[in-house]
Amino acid sequence: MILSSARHHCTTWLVPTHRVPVLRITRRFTHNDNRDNADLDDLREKSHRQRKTEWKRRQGGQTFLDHLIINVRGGSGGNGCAAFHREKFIAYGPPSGGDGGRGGDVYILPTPHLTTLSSIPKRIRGEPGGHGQGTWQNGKGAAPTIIKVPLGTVVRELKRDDPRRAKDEWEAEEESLQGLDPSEKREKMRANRWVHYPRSADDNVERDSFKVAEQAMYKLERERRFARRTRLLNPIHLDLDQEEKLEVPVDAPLGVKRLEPMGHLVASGGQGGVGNPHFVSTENRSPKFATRGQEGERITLSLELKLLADIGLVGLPNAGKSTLLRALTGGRVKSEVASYAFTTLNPVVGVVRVAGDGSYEGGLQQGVVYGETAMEELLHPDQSSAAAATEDSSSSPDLASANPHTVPDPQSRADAAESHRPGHHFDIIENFRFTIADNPGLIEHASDNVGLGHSFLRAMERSLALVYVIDFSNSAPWDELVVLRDELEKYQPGLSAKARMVIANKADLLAPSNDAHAVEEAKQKLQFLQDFVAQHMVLESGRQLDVVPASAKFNQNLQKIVGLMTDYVRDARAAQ
Ligand SMILES: Nc1nc2c(ncn2[C@@H]2O[C@H](COP(=O)(O)OP(=O)(O)OP(=O)(O)O)[C@@H](O)[C@H]2O)c(=O)[nH]1
Ligand SMILES: [Mg+2]
Repeated sequence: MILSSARHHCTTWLVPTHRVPVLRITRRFTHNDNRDNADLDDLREKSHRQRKTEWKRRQGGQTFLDHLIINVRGGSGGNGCAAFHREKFIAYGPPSGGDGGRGGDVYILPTPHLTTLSSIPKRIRGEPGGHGQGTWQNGKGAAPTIIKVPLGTVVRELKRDDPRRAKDEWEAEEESLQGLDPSEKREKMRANRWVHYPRSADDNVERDSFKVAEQAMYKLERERRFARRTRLLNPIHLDLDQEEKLEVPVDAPLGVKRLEPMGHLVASGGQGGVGNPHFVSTENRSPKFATRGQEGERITLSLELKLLADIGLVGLPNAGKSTLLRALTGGRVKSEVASYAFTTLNPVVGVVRVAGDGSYEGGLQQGVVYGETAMEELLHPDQSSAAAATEDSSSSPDLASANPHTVPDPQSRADAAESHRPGHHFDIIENFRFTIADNPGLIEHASDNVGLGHSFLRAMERSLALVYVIDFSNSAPWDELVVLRDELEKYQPGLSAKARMVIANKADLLAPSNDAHAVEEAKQKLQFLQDFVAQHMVLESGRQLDVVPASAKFNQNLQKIVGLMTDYVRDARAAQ
């Protein structure tokens, strides 16, 4: 901090009070301390994450970086040049000032290599064109600037009445002229538009030919301004969910270069100024003035990233959405799992890979338990964060008895599990894949920015299907469904019509296989849930939601879920 002040030639080294480094006073633990070191680390990690969660909740979910406002300016054109040709034996050569180059245009291009908007600068300026020079040398046109944004970004130009919009080029000039008297204004505007041959400025402005040229320039400017205003009636609105490819035609001659796609033009660069030869007339054979380059267009764009996941998981905090995502993807996705609310702060997308026989990648390893991530990292620091504890499968509760939907494991799946050790290449047997998004928890009144708000649902708008995840071990899990449906509707009327399935998660907690009474109770609870869904959650189209009990943690009955999800995605893709 002090160094940076010094770099800015600050004579007194002042350190802003809010930047004074805070010394962390941590309690030292001795060997006598009865706490285990591992527990301690766990505690520290948890408290750090919980502080982060609290901070995020205080922001009302406003920090989720899927929305960005950027100011874009096209590059300004290069100035024209006022010069006269000089040559041996030609004392007074003709006007020879070159024109300025065109300012660089700014394009926006979707790319699959980006997943976040965070790398995009908030102010983007196109490159300026080169100035014209003597001996008829024109300035160089500037190269275009390409803003790369992730696939799935929606670009909107902010309207004129939007307070977040930056001033356009004319408004900026008007502001700079405020408070000046008319003659000062005229002079400043002239200085912004004209280049004069040395020591001839005063003489130029008196000449009729200059006055005519100035009138013509203001007329053109008014036309440009009118055209710009008319364009604002149709502000830019781009939905960039397709990658752009410029295919070279098959019959193109050899040596034709493969052109890179540029994307969509959002702000054009200014025209270059013109050199003094353009002002030659019968009255004035040696004009001593040229024009400056025009400024590039200035616009304010709002970028909004909609994640393109085929399936979106919607549930209250702690329902087990993140655990489910990890289980379905075989632990490849690093979505945080912990036992407190709002563990997941931003949507996380994972890919579910399905083989020809319906088995999925996460289901190949038997007896895997997807516990809490911080604990797993402590227990298996050498493994990746996707590490999952493997337990004896007989100790994990068996859902089959309580579950009418259980699909018996096909023999082929067991074979696949044997023939493909962890770390195998699923690619050999994969024949279908879809993406699934784990969302932060949604709670009642999320629409009033309670909890993490519901701005993250923007990412779900274009999912092919939504899936409710509820904690089946709660006393009245059906109430959760009503809350979730209402919040979806409050966010966007009609969004809940995308729901296809209810996953009654944590079913393992109610039906330990050795307790017949508990199994019977679980069956009744499941029946009640199914009846409730059939009566109260019917969609307008008359479609019923599927209800599937499962245990994400113990990887049980997920085969059925993957099968149904595959059907939804296949149907929806076919209907598109
Ligand atoms: N017994 C049991 N526990 C589960 C199951 N699924 C998740 N859990 C536990 O429930 C707690 C919450 O799980 P998460 O996956 O973080 O829940 P979440 O819905 O992502 O929660 P938020 O991110 O806070 O919205 C963790 O302690 C999990 O270990 C399950 O099927 N059975
Ligand atoms: Mg989560």
